[in-house]
Amino acid sequence: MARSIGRICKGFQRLGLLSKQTQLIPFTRVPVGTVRTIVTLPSFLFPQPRDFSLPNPSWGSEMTRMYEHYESQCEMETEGGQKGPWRRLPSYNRLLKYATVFPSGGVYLSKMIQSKARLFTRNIRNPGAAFEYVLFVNKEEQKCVCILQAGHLLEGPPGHVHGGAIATMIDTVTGTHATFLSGPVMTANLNINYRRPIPLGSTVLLESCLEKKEGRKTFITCRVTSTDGSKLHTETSALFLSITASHLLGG
Ligand SMILES: CCCCCCCCCC(=O)SCCNC(=O)CCNC(=O)[C@H](O)C(C)(C)COP(=O)(O)OP(=O)(O)OC[C@H]1O[C@@H](n2cnc3c(N)ncnc32)[C@H](O)[C@@H]1OP(=O)(O)O
Repeated sequence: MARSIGRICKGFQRLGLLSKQTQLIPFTRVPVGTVRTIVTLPSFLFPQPRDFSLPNPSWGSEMTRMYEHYESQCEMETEGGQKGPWRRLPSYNRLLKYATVFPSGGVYLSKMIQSKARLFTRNIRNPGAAFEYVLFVNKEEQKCVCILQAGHLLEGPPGHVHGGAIATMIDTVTGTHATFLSGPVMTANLNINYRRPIPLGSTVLLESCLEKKEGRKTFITCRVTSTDGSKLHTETSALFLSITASHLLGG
């Protein structure tokens, strides 16, 4: 079980949501008094997974412009020469590639299902067809911004984005933000008000803000707007509950 928990932590680390030192130490099995030998293997044996939050040719001019705006914020330094508060979060399609056990109604997933599991928002191969998005977090302001370009496979009402697809993105952004703020969490409640439809193919902003933290509860609000902020598409309040590894492992 310790190995499984370690692998789950590695999944979070890949997303930049947990620091390497603090979270893996309890699961590392190095006998006291031993010296660890590090063998360097050729990097082609361990190809880097694709980071889906980097620009690709399907991105339109507005998506690219907004990306460059926030990316330049990430590169800015404070007056004291320190790194600024903005950071881009990488995004992969296999969060739990390394988990060997995971509960599904109390039944452990088979190896076959594990090998096929993909993050819902990153599972369509054709770039630009569905969810094109990138998240940036601001540590100081405790907020998170997502730039979303909604592709043609997300249609609900004619020419506009499906409400479930919008909810999916809100859950993804607020869930990632809550994980960034509080560690592993699960969505307990999402309360969404749809104010104005989102045209298919358009680029919008999702802005997620910490409202408050109370014990295991993290309360987040999220607004979806046009990129210039003039049109409000949806407003959401969300509740996330912190969970332990035993919750994930069906304990
Ligand atoms: C790294 C991320 C990258 C990907 C991002 C994607 C993010 C996607 C996130 C998700 O979609 S998670 C999947 C959808 N969510 C679920 O499937 C959760 C299903 N529900 C549960 O597993 C449990 O109900 C839950 C963990 C949320 C809570 O169960 P617990 O047993 O831990 O809590 P409990 O029921 O004891 O309640 C604890 C407190 O929370 C309160 N609470 C629980 N559920 C609530 C609720 N729904 N609304 C309001 N309050 C709630 C409850 O009243 C209580 O308050 P008090 O402590 O003040 O008494």
